[in-house]
Amino acid sequence: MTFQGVGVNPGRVIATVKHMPEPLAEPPAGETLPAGTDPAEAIAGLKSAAAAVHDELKERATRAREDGKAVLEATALMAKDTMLLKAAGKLITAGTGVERAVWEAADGVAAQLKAVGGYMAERATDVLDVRARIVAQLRGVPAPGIPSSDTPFILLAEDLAPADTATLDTSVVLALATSGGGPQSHTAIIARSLGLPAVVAAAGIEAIAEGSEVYVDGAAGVVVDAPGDAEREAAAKWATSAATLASFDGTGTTADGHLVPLLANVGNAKDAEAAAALGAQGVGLFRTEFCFLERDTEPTVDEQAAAYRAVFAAFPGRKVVVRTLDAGADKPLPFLTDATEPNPALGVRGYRTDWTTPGVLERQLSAIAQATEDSEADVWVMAPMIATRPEAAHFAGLCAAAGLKTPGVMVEVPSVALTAGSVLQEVDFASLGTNDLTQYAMAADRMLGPLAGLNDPWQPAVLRLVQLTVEGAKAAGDKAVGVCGESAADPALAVVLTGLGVNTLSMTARSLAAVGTVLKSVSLPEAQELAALAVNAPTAAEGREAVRSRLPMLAELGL
Ligand SMILES: C=C(OP(=O)(O)O)C(=O)O
Ligand SMILES: [Mg+2]
Repeated sequence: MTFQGVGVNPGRVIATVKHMPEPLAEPPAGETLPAGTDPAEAIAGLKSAAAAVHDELKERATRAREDGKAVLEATALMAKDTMLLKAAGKLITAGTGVERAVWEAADGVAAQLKAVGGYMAERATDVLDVRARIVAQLRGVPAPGIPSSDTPFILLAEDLAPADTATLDTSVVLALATSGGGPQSHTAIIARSLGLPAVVAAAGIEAIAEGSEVYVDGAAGVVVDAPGDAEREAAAKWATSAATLASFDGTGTTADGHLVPLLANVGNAKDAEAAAALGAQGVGLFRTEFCFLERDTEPTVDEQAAAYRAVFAAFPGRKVVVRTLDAGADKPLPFLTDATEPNPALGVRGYRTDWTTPGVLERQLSAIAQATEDSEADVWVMAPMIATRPEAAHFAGLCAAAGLKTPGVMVEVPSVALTAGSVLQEVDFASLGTNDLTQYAMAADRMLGPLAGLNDPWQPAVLRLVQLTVEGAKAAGDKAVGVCGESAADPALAVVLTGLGVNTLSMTARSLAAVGTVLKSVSLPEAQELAALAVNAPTAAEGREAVRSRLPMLAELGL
């Protein structure tokens, strides 16, 4: 049986599946020990569940790779933590149910660790992880989080939480398929950055039996239960194309020598170093939120400058485009955004937070300027969610006041694409954020699986907005236009964007080789012809198919 979803990262893999266990429900507040239960016996039951969790983690640590080993050993120790078990024991003796007791005790321990701060504060997450494992053990259900396994498997889930994706080990998880989520969701973005073949919005996959063999095609967006010869052949071919991609030299160009620098999207210094190692010609989108996330106060200018400097250091002599803070909607920040807004995607987000919390943006620009001073990178700065010309002018003014030379705007709101000729007179460049541009042009929340068909950058309306931006940029004095949305990572769409006249393409570093290899297989006039086909197509699907069928390199690479 074939399940159709949306492919978000190419790759063809066959393996057995494991389902993501259901998240563990919190034991009800006020839960008491069942009448007639001996508290001492209940405590003994808790201790043996904790010991089983300890032994399992310890055993997994003996088989884990170096970095995972230490984490598992530390978590295993938590399961034996006397503070946790004593506190839970006290609650049980006072009549609280066993599951509830360990739940509340862990809350207390986690709060104490957080209060100590530093290394100890980081252990608070381990306590909560261990608590969930102990409760799962008591209930006789699988432990929450990514299933552990000695053998590689394909992970099926409804969707993944950011914490799950952070612990995803790509040496064991070979591919990912979700029944929910959209192509612009954070699960999709993370799958791409890990280089993991992935399909999202594949309705019905929850019915696939645990342990059965499936085929995942992350380009076509299909999951096939009980694969046959055709799927086996396709999976084998994919394995050989990886070698061709490995030989890509890093220079973005068409076959006739039209240069289109291939840049990387990064979120921190580690990403930047990895991108440089994969041959990125610079950074087209430096998402600065990492420095602000999981904090309830604003980082100081010096803290920010140090973090930015570390990213710039990976690209001496190269362009690095910094995006100022994009808080709100899918990236809430407690000290900047209002969580009670009825429509956060249409709310105070991105550049607009400067209206409600003035000062944060100016301090961030000072930090960027400070980091630029002692760096060799060519630093450009752009604001997210700009909608009008006066906003662009205001942002350019703030950049000038901070001593930053190259201000730009992201084109994420259709109004800017429609008036690009005017807006771009105020700044030096534009960068198309096609993830948001698509959600706003199509009025389709990028996080929603059922709207994935609308939320597709191949939509002719979105491509028309790209074309209008390029035309406006020319009229405003040949301003540079890049693309930094996920669309640039789709090799066929990257050809179309090049044909539309975009100057640079920025993507997750893992996609550089595929995009560069396919781009090199066409001349600029061919790319322009393909662009016309896509813009004038009656539907996104027909445009995609028409373009893909004229790019034989895609099939050759199994993309
Ligand atoms: C690059 C973009 O920004 P983000 O995905 O961070 O919203 C975009 O919207 O295309
Ligand atoms: Mg965006």
